Amino acid sequence: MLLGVIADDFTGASDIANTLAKGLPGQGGLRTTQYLGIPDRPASAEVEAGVIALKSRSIPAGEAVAQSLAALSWLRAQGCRQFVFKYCSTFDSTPAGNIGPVGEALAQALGVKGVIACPAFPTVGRTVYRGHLFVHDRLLSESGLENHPLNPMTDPDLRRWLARQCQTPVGAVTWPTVHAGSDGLRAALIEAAARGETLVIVDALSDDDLVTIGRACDGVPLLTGGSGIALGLAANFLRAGAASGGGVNFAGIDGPEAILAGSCSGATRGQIEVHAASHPVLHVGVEDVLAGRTRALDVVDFICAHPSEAPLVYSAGGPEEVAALQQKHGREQIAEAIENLFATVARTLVAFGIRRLVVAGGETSGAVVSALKLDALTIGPEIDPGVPVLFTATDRPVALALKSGNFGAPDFFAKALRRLGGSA
Ligand SMILES: Nc1ncnc2c1ncn2[C@@H]1O[C@H](COP(=O)(O)OP(=O)(O)OP(=O)(O)O)[C@@H](O)[C@H]1O
Ligand SMILES: O=C(O)[C@@H](O)C(=O)CO
Repeated sequence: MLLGVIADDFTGASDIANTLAKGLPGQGGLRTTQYLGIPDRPASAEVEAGVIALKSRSIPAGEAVAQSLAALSWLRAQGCRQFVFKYCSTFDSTPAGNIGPVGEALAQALGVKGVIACPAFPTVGRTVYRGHLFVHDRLLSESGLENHPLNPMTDPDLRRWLARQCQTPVGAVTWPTVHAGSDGLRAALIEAAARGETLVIVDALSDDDLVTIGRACDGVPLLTGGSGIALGLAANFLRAGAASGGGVNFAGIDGPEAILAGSCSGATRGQIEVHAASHPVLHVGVEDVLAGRTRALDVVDFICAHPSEAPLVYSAGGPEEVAALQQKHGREQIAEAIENLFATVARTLVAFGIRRLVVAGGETSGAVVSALKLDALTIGPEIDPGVPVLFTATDRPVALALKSGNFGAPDFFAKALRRLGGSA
């Protein structure tokens, strides 16, 4: 294994796995596997990039650090030469962590400073300029992310936000330096390291900037960021002759299907609305779940009544409703109840023969995929930017799409099921 990624959630892991498997246009990517948690056995020899999906974005910082260091050890033992800490392109975190604590701990373990921190993903509208994160043409804090149910993003200044999470100074490299090319960027990172800055927010506005970052980081032990920072990394290994550039064959998986959406993002709610216009949908109410009035078997019954009609189950409410429910019942209590519901539903559905499963929301995907006890998934073709087909190569294969809350076109759900079935 050449490159090891530690991702703080499951959809984020498939996002960066997609980037690495795809590589740059016309060049090919790395043979990539996504591991669901830290594997308890060595990787198979053909894997070039291994992405460990943790569910460490919203847990206490100390636990996130411990899990990330354990993931680093496993990846080191597989021979990786370079490591990426993947977090959300909207920098999802609270003032208590976990991006700063995990980034600093990994840097310390690898003995490095002047480490890139860049969540930019221009294809889906995330850019960083003068240390500020934009989502399309809005600042992060006015993009809807300020209403996130677990980590409201109320400050777009990443230097300030990250500094609240860090023990050591946070640096910044602005766009003119990035735009001037990889040599200048590399020099700026070396200077940041000399000043004792562990994590350095780096501006990026376009894929060209991300390719420059990739080139500047050829041979660098650690990068941190969204999937965009991986854009130029496969090319470094291909140029050096260390990687094959081989693709993956995916013929599609047939069988009953289901869609589970625990994400409350604006994009997911729009996709639910589009889907509901022509498919069966079931809304599960938070208070019904908490009171035991809606149980996993009720949801399973609904899906089993529509096995080939792309049935969708969702829990989302609008921002005011989510805030009121959280005020009344507690953010964690709701998240746990809804995640447990979806996890039990998914486990039961797969036991009953569901073969194609689309999940919306990083935390929700983590809960679902952990319940399915799949240890590794191969990365197939891209469905929409940041969301690939994932599949198991067992005798009862399952194909999955794990959609980050904010990703995907309005018709994502129906399209994803088609792609999991092997159609265009
Ligand atoms: N109606 C609701 N009210 C409050 N919380 C909810 C509701 N529905 C779901 N949740 C919880 O909100 C959280 C949504 O997080 P999740 O990561 O799944 O989606 P997301 O944040 O939109 O996606 P991503 O992390 O990929 O951007 C989950 O913990 C989920 O259980
Ligand atoms: O970077 C992103 O936006 C996604 O991969 C993600 O991490 C959302 O959970």
